[in-house]
Amino acid sequence: GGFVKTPGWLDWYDGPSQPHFQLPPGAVDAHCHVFGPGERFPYAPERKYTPCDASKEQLFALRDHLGFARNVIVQATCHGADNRALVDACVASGGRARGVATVRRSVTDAELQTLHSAGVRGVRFNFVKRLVDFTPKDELLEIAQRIAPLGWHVVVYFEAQDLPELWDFFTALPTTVVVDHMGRPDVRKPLDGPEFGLFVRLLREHPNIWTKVSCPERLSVSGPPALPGRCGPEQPPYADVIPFARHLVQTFPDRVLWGTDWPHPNLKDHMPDDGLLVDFIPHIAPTPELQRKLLVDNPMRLYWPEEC
Ligand SMILES: O=C(O)/C=C(\C=C(/O)C(=O)O)C(=O)O
Repeated sequence: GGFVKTPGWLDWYDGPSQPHFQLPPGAVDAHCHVFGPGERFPYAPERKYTPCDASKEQLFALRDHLGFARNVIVQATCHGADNRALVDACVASGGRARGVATVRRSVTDAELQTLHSAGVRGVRFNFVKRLVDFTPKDELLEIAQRIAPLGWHVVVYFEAQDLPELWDFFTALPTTVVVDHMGRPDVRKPLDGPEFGLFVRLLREHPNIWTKVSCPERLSVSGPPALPGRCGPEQPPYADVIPFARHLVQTFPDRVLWGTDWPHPNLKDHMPDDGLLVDFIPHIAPTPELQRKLLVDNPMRLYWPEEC
């Protein structure tokens, strides 16, 4: 107990607006977290930040408010390889939440089976240097080989400038690989430039690699609309991110996922209104078919294949 949130980190947006965009039935928020409560699910000693507590009840209330049917809850580095909060939320969801856990090479087969029974369907490898100190690739490859027989996949989070160095590791993984937040492109660089071009080449050359087209608030330089709630065709939110996300949705329509990233850890400048983030979706998935693939078909195929 007694965890104090990292000074300057913002709490999530209180009272998110009702989205204008009507989510399709069965929509999945495929990237979100639960944090703590710290006295029950302590934060990891090796963490680089301490978040505010963010409960499963608050996550499920947001799910219902926005109009999602299901969640994919992703382990964040503040909980390290202690997946208890994630497991608790997945079990409490009654089958409406799946999980992506963090494990170490010491994880036992019995522990993996327990995670699977709770609804875990993947592991997360984080390469963002401000979040983790070291990423022993031999350990991560060993973990990927151990979880492949479970039918799990690997979620990876990295920064665009590190893709060249990580390329061989990602393309050697024996599972489906899902990239968080488009590999964090620098949206000041051209859409058809070499940096984003390398990321597009990664997906074009490797059909087992998917991407989340989420977190415009982390990537945008133009930022949210000047006035809260003033958001429409004339002033889309996070306009500079739209071309990058839309290109990925239109080029790889069967390999994209979307998530709120609630409760948005490590944001200091502004905190997005989750209703506004949902209104971002039609700008990057402009047809009902693309919206259904992004929000329903793709996440269901990956996380609830037994229902497809
Ligand atoms: O929540 C996100 O996906 C983004 C962040 C944090 C983490 O992923 C994490 O701590 O595991 C971030 O960019 O700070």
